[in-house]
Amino acid sequence: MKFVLAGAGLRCEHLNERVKRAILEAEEVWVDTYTSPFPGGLLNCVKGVREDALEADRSVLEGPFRFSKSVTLVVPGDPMAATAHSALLLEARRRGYSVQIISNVSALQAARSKSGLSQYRFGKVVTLMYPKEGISFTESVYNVIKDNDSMNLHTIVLLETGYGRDMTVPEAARLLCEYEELCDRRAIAMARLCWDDETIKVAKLRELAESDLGGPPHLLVFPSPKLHPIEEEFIEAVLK
Ligand SMILES: C[S@@+](CC[C@H](N)C(=O)[O-])C[C@H]1O[C@@H](n2cnc3c(N)ncnc32)[C@H](O)[C@@H]1O
Repeated sequence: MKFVLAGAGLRCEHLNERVKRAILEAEEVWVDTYTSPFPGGLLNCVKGVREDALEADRSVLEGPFRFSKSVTLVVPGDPMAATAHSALLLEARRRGYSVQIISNVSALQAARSKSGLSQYRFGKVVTLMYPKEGISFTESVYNVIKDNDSMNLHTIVLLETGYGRDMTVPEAARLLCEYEELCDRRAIAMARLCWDDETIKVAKLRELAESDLGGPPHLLVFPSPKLHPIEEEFIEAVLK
């Protein structure tokens, strides 16, 4: 039996021939509608290839293993860019499945690419979560940015998504502005990368807190403290 994790990329047109074949050949097809938003909905996109595709929400992705047939699980972006999928793949392997990963473009890769920053100089990635029960998660993001800064590496900050509660850049900027030093810092705001209405804006975090970048998904890139002249020129000439 086969367990295929297939990356859908960031829009329906990214569904390549290999992914389509894996969708058509599986006994059962599941579609991850939880880990990242997709233009027009990933379920609709996959149903265009196979009508009986099933929705995999959080309970399917993170709950007890419920597959018993040859399965293709279609995931937004690249299937290994979110930890839930590696855990599923390992569990399938333990249960005797032969496993396959079909790579595709991820939001992380699109962000690295479209920032114009050197792809060799990105540090640890972090996700900003909404405060929960009065606990703020800004400190862990601040610490990752500072750690990356100390090695002169760029930082990607992903924003919490799921349950129709998708954090936007202005919301994130307001939370992170708790740190004056971050508030005065330049960041690259990226909204709906690779969608038809992709929006990229470079500004100080304080200005991004008041900006309107449209609907989610959004993320932020903090360029490292010292940029190469080509990186600086790209930001000024292309992104601004
Ligand atoms: C877990 S990550 C993405 C994982 C996905 N498997 C991938 O490879 O793209 C989800 C986060 O990425 C960001 N994101 C996803 N798609 C995006 C897009 N098209 N434009 C900007 N940010 C995006 C959002 O911050 C979202 O909360």
